[in-house]
Amino acid sequence: MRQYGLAEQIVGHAKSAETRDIALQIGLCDAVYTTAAEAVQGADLVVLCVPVGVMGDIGAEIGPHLAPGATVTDVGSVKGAVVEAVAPHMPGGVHFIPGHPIAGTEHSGPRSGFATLFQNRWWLLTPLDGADRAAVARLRALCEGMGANVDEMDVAHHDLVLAVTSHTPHLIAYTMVGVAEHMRRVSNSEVIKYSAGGFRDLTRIAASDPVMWRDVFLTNKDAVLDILGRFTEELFTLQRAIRMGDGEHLHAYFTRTRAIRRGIIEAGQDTAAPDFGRVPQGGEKGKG
Ligand SMILES: NC(=O)c1ccc[n+]([C@@H]2O[C@H](COP(=O)([O-])OP(=O)(O)OC[C@H]3O[C@@H](n4cnc5c(N)ncnc54)[C@H](O)[C@@H]3O)[C@@H](O)[C@H]2O)c1
Ligand SMILES: O=C(O)C(=O)C[C@]1(C(=O)O)C=C[C@@H](O)C=C1
Repeated sequence: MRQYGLAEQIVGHAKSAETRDIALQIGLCDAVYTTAAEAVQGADLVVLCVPVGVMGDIGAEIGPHLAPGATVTDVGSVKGAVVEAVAPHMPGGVHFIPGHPIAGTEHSGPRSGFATLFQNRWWLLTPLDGADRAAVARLRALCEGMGANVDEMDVAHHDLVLAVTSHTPHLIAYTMVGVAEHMRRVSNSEVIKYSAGGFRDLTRIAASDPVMWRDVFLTNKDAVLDILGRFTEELFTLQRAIRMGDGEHLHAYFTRTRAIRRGIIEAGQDTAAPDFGRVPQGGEKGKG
């Protein structure tokens, strides 16, 4: 926001003193506060950026301190659970508009943000019934001001779509890296040492923050279990084709999946790659 001149003053709260100090040092915030309640006082816009499982606690803390007419949004990866936990704490006259930028890396902490993160990435807003359209338009303009493409979506639909495109793929990555870890004990580290590109990509995903992802799976349980069930069925058909030597099935399947990848690239949605190789700065793993 600072880079694009979108806010007059940016203040922050984080629960650890170390995170607050870093946020000040690197110029993310003009001021930091030890409580969320103090940080939100007089703010036009409040952005909740905590793990999904604690959004409700923060909502309860800030509710009584929000300025009339303020907009509250969040960046949580799951929307249904956030709405359920936060909306009851929002006073009348405050615009609560849940959101989710589909952009991120496996890194956490205040040093992991960078101003181009949202360029040409989707930012989904899930306004609730009766949302104030002028407030939604202001939030949309803010996201677009950081280079994002904004779409609006129903909360439940968001959670199903993200279960397919983000949550279940993360679970698969975690599982495959877990399998390799187990095999390592059998094969004297060779599995890790000789890991090829595909596995290396999975290890990047599987290095994502454990608290964030624990909360995603606990709060988007139904959609993830639905997609996981479908995944398992597909896996069994492929397993059977391999056992039966059914090359035709495998070839036809992989031809279809290749077309999906090409479709994503043609649609200009393969924009995350440039930052994947970026070297994290010191202290990046430190959590607030
Ligand atoms: N990392 C990504 O790729 C990504 C992308 C899109 C959305 N998100 C969502 O953004 C949110 C934040 O993720 P992040 O990657 O910025 O994580 P982060 O670890 O960088 O920041 C999380 C912050 O939450 C604070 N926090 C944790 N527990 C808390 C508690 N009990 N009370 C008060 N504060 C607490 C931490 O101190 C930290 O400052 C999550 O809801 C996540 O689902 C993440
Ligand atoms: O590239 C990554 O590191 C990510 O996993 C980012 C990613 C995603 O799955 O696309 C992860 C979770 C968020 O909710 C949004 C973005």
